[in-house]
Amino acid sequence: MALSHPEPESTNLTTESYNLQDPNNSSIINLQKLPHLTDLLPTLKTYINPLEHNPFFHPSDGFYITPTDVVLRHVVYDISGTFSSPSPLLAYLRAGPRKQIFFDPTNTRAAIVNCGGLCPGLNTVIRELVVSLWELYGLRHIYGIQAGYRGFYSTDPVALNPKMVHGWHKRGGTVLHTSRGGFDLHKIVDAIQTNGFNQVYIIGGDGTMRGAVKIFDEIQRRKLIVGVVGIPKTVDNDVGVIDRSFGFQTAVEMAQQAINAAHVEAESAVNGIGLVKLMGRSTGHIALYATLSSCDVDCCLIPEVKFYLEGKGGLFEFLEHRLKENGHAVVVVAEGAGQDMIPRTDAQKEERDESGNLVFLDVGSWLKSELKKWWARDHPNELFTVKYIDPTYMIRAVPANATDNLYCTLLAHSAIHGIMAGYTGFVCGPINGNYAYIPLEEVARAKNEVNTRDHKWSWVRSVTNQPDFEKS
Ligand SMILES: Nc1ncnc2c1ncn2[C@@H]1O[C@H](COP(=O)(O)OP(=O)(O)O)[C@@H](O)[C@H]1O
Ligand SMILES: O=P(O)(O)OC[C@H]1O[C@](O)(COP(=O)(O)O)[C@@H](O)[C@@H]1O
Ligand SMILES: [Mg+2]
Repeated sequence: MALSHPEPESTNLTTESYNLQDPNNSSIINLQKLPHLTDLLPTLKTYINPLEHNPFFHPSDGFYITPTDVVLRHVVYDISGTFSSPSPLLAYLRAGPRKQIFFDPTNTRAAIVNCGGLCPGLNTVIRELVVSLWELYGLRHIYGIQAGYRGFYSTDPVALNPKMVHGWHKRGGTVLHTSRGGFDLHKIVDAIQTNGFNQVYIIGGDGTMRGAVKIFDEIQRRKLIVGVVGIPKTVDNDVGVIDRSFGFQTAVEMAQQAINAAHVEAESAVNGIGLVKLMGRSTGHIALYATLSSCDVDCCLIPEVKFYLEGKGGLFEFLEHRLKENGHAVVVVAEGAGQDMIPRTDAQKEERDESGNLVFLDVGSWLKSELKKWWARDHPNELFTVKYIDPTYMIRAVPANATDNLYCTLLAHSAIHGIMAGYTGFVCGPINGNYAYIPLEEVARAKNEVNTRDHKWSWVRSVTNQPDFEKS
């Protein structure tokens, strides 16, 4: 199916409608439009993409991405017409190099910042941004902003070049340092102006993206010709729209070591329970995927599913059966699960980190103590052991695995190509396996929670056979 000429502007200002030339000519695609630097300056000078003359690239037909190359948001449809499919079809611009660019590399100054919690792959993204800006587009003014948003106004930017970032992709953490809080909009945009940055690469999670929207809006308000791109990072995988965030797969892999150890400890005890707490502030993706890939987990507790301890259908009843049946059990709990059940003082109820995120109490320690109390009360004369493993920082303070490293590299390339092409206020990321450009605001609003009505959650329950915790 080829795309026909655009229809008149849709009433929704952020999308542009296209008719698909199918036999009925009835399907409509709504393309999510992106802000572009020419919105502010229609006469902005253009340049031929330097890849055109790069000896390693031989741009052939289809090499450059055009404004009508799109990625569809959804790929699964019921074509019987029995159930309503999303209509019109939502599409995003496909990521990749454009023939025309809007930056003169000699006058371009790029800033790279990362914010929020650590995540495997941060250094890979930074390294690849530096190397590719330098090698592919010929930039010579590339700067790292240290320790998150506050670094824009509290420390000097660090000049980066390919030699300096050599080997960073093999290192966990972030060489640029990161932090939470310190978001001072005016100071940040003042610093962008003072340093003459005209490209800003912002790597971070949901909080960072909300900040990036404000930075982008302020840049627009000041009519600055500055491209802003968000590169989604979070080990929790809670960023919406995109398939997954980088570092997530590495974290799931690392979690296996903790689950295996918990399993061995539990199996080797009489009535042994191995309890593992995994990251996941408000979403249980790591716990879910780690459970599915392990096959040794008896119960997976996530923030999206409320659970309870006592009575029919509760956790204790389930574990009692499991211990009788197998002599041991493994429980995986996401850090954000069960928070409403943990007793806390008024001060603890209000406690937030520097970014405004609620500070959680340790659900693992609490659960361990509740399990022990329960067993001592109901089975005072029987042996019982709970071994609690908290691998929290171990699963994210590691270098990215090969899959995540490749993913980070492609993200960096996508971000650079998009910004060079004049797009701004966008995020790059894979949608159904294809890299796309998504409006920053949409990503900042969207949240990727575990869909407990999806097959994946049913699969977890069928693997663990755990209760659904629906009180009858
Ligand atoms: N609503 C917001 N507006 C502006 N800045 C924000 C907002 N939420 C978070 N931030 C800033 O974004 C940065 C990272 O946020 P945080 O929640 O710690 O991590 P993450 O981006 O990984 O979710 C911090 O500097 C924080 O101050
Ligand atoms: O690094 P901190 O401040 O201890 O915070 C821990 C939190 O960071 C995370 O690892 C990642 O969260 P962000 O992606 O929002 O930074 C969460 O899983 C966890 O709750
Ligand atoms: Mg976050």
